[in-house]
Amino acid sequence: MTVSDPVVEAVVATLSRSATEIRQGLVGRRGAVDEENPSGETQVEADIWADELLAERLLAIDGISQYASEEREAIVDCGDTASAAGYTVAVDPLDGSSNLTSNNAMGTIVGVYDAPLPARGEDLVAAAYVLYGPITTMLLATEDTVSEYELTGGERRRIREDVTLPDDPVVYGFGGRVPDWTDAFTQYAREIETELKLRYGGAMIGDVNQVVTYGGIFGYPGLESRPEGKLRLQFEGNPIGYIIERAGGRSSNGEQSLLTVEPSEGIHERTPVFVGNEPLIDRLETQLS
Ligand SMILES: O=P(O)(O)OC[C@H]1O[C@](O)(COP(=O)(O)O)[C@@H](O)[C@@H]1O
Ligand SMILES: [Mg+2]
Ligand SMILES: [Mg+2]
Repeated sequence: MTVSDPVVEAVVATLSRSATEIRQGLVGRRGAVDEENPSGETQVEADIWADELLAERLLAIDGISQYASEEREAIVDCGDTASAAGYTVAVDPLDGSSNLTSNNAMGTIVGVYDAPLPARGEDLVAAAYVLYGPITTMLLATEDTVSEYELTGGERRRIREDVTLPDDPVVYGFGGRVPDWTDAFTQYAREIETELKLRYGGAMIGDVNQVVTYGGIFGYPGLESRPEGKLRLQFEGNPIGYIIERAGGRSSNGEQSLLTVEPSEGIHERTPVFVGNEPLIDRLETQLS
């Protein structure tokens, strides 16, 4: 089953093919390098390698005019003027790469925008994440539907169509140290802890896929020491918000849908991120307001 938009299809096919290679290429690339990414976080060898691999391949697609990534300071424009009006891609090459040390789950996130970067989530035309778990899966949201695939040998095989969040939420996962949470968020978390089961693995993609599978809420809140939170709007908040909203859930920065946030601080802007079942996000917004 291919995606009807040929440029989106090319991005999805490239991501599917590359995911198998990225997974295999993690061996021997788990060590930290003496560099920080533009968000000031330590990079591992695999972060840089996956970024270069995806940049080269995604920029080679006809109809992709810009590539941006968590691992590089500047947006890369495609030299091809014929593509200048095309879609743009924003990528988190390895989400949760600190989990490489402990050999735990990780992901890759790609958002395809129909606007120059940085863009609003509402400008997304598709978003996908790859989860490197015991097997490699991909969740793809387009304007039409959300589908889950298994990836193997560079091929993708659809295993679920029209994916939606289960109605009865089961799991929650919140990032940041508890003493650094605001009082309002702490009060919300205390309620949720009595209702749902904790699932937090330190890679947003792993934790979000728990929410997609079982229903619930994932959040990385604004902290007392860092009100803007940790996760990045273009590479993490927007694409995950888009996927969850397409799957019938809600996204929020604590006040409004992530997809309606106007980027104002460049490509590496951070934001609090909350995604999950609609009633849980509604309650969160009421609590934080
Ligand atoms: O270690 P913490 O503070 O719980 O942060 C974990 C969060 O940070 C991230 O690892 C940030 O993503 P990157 O690994 O892509 O920088 C998320 O995947 C995860 O949800
Ligand atoms: Mg990430
Ligand atoms: Mg990353």
